[in-house]
Amino acid sequence: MDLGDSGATSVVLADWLDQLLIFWHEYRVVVSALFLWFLMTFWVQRVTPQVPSQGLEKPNWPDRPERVPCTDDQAVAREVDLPKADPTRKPRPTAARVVTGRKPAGARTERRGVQRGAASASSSSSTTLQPIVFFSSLTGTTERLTKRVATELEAFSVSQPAVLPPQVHDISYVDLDDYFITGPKTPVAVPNVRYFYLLLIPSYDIDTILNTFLAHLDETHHDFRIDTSPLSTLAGYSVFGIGDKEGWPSEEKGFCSQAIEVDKWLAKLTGRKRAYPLGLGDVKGKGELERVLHDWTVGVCSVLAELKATGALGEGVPGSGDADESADEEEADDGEVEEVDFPDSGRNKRRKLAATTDLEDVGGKDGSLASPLAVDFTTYASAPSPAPTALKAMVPKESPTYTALTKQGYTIIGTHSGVKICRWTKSALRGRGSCYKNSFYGIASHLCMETTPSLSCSNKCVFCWRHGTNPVSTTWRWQVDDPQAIFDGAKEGHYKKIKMMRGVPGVRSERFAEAMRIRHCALSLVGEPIFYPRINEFVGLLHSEHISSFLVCNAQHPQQLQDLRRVTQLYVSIDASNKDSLRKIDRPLHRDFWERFQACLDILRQKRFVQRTVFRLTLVKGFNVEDEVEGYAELVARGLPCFIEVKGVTYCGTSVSSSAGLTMGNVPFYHEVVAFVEALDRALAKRGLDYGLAAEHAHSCCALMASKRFLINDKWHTVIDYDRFFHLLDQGVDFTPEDYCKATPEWALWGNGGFDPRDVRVDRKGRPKEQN
Ligand SMILES: Cc1cc2nc3c(=O)[nH]c(=O)nc-3n(C[C@H](O)[C@H](O)[C@H](O)COP(=O)(O)O)c2cc1C
Ligand code: SF4
Repeated sequence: MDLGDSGATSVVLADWLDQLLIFWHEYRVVVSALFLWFLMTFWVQRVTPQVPSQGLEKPNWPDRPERVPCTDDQAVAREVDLPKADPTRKPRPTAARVVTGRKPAGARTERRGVQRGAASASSSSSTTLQPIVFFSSLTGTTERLTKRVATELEAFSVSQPAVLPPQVHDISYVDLDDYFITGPKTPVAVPNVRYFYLLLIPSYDIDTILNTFLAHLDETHHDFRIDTSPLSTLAGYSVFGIGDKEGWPSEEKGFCSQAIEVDKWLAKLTGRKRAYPLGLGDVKGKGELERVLHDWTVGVCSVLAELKATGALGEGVPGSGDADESADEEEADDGEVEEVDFPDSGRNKRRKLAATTDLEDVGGKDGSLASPLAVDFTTYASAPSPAPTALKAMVPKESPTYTALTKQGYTIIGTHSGVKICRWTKSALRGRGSCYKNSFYGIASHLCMETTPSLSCSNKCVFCWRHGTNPVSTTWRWQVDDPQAIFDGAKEGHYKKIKMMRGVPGVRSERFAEAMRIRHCALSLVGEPIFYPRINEFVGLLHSEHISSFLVCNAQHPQQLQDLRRVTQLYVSIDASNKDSLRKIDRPLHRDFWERFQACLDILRQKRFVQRTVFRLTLVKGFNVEDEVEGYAELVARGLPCFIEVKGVTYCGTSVSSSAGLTMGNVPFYHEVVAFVEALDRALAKRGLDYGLAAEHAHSCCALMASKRFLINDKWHTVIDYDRFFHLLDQGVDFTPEDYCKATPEWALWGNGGFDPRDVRVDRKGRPKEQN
């Protein structure tokens, strides 16, 4: 049959359909599955957000808002935002560095550059310069010359409205703290004013107020609580010295020696802001003195004009010094030894280091010295060790550590102990207030000796006083000094320093007499007192002379803590509430530091009915405060201490703290400490723990919480009855902390500030200051 063209097409079509049908029957399962897979993939693509290509990848965190410059108010608001309610918040990063400690010379040079830049940036037409002229005069010459300088500066200020007329102060009458710690303290903040110090200094090789002034500068520079360049806020400074070339013909022979010293200290304290070179004038120079002084004043005025114009001590300004010169000066500072026997920071006491044996080398890295036998500190009591043949001194006299510590005012006793009088002892001697121990426990600071039988420690806390100089170790690997020798040496060193206060203006004779009998010993200076293998004997010696013992340990040596016999008050430093935080802040050497820490809390818990136990919390903003209240409450629940001392950290401004990221921004204000203790109080109450806010010492940013065991007849009893303590101890009977406590004085109770009314806070004119 002929189907023609159309017929053929139909047949072909029918054939295709046939084949398609056969194909479908054979593969319909596979085809359906593929179709379904395609549909699913399409749907998934529609509901899932697009993943960008690698190069354009966005971070996972939410978009940050545009950065806006932070105003002062906002910064303050951020700082006072303590403690936070949100427990999920991460510890915030440390605040921007506002002050720094010692740096390697290179870094310092760089910083100066930055400061100059910053200063330039801050210069504005609204800024004014306030010159302040300080002088000292015994026979009137310097006072007369100061008047001339003031008159010239006054005339200059008329032609330069941005420079204010000078203020003039006699160093003998000002409170040095008001001007030479962090720049002038003004009753109200004066915006847009920068201060410029001019100092006219005669020289005397006898004991005068200038010795006290120099000692103050020296102390400020070495005070661990203060930044090493606290006067860097000044716009600049310059010194003019007045001396007598007839009697003291050259600088080597003492001509203008004290002005030279003042100039050096100010260079350090201001961070090298010598704006015009040191001027030196000879009283016997027949008219020369006035001319030299006039030239110096004119030079200073030109610097003031330059400062006003540029806001900075420019490189080209005479006297500003180039980087090389300043670096040399810093190196000299680092390399030289200054013996700083308070109050005389003697002028001729610098000497080059005879040897530079590093403590780390003691033990014979090179094999020349017999290796000391390392005693595992955690086991020394139970594991008798073979007698070592040649154990070395922990702090040998010729070591840089020894130098650094004596420079900081320590007296080193024997080979591993130290004693130092603290600023509160000096303050108490002058009737200007004691430290918090007086308010909380009845210890007047002038009766207290601060010492340590071990300058070594097993932590490297970011806020440590030790300026990063002391040896650190987990084992005692040095010779062990006799406890009696340490005790005698500590008393001798302490009394010597007290005697040096004899000539200091304002020292009260009755307190000076009282201070010649030590009543208390704080074993908390630096280092770890229970590191000393014969600590029990040492404490026994203290008690034998009825000297109370406060011992602070770093919660890293449970065995030694367990073995420790009774002390008057036993402290454990609680520097963080969790493992991570503790690692960051204490930087412990022990790998099992957290387990050790917890074991120490358990030991403290066991001892709480035998002796007074204390948790000492040091608050470091940005490290261990935010979000940690609940954690601290847990630790309290574990250790059940009799007392909880909460203290704001004091900034020591060292390279150690700086390298750990610690700055002044990490120091909490007192109201922040108060907010913290109130939050801790609530957290403890929530857990049914019977504690309360007992006392405070606002002065030193310190608050005391106490177990209600010491709330007797509705009155806090945080003070120690020392006579009773020694009576019970001498009788050899068992007793509890409640057996030797006394009522806390009204003025020390929580809410009353804590300043002892028997002391007086005075201003520079000796008038009582408002008390808080
Ligand atoms: C006891 C005494 C000690 C002195 N010692 C020094 C000295 O060590 N170096 C120096 O350059 N001048 C020394 N002088 C000189 C004074 O510094 C000089 O007379 C100065 O002008 C005194 O200043 P004033 O009158 O403001 O007190 C001394 C003077 C006296 C009376
Ligand atoms: S425990 Fe004390 S001595 Fe040791 S590093 Fe810390 S603050 Fe310094």
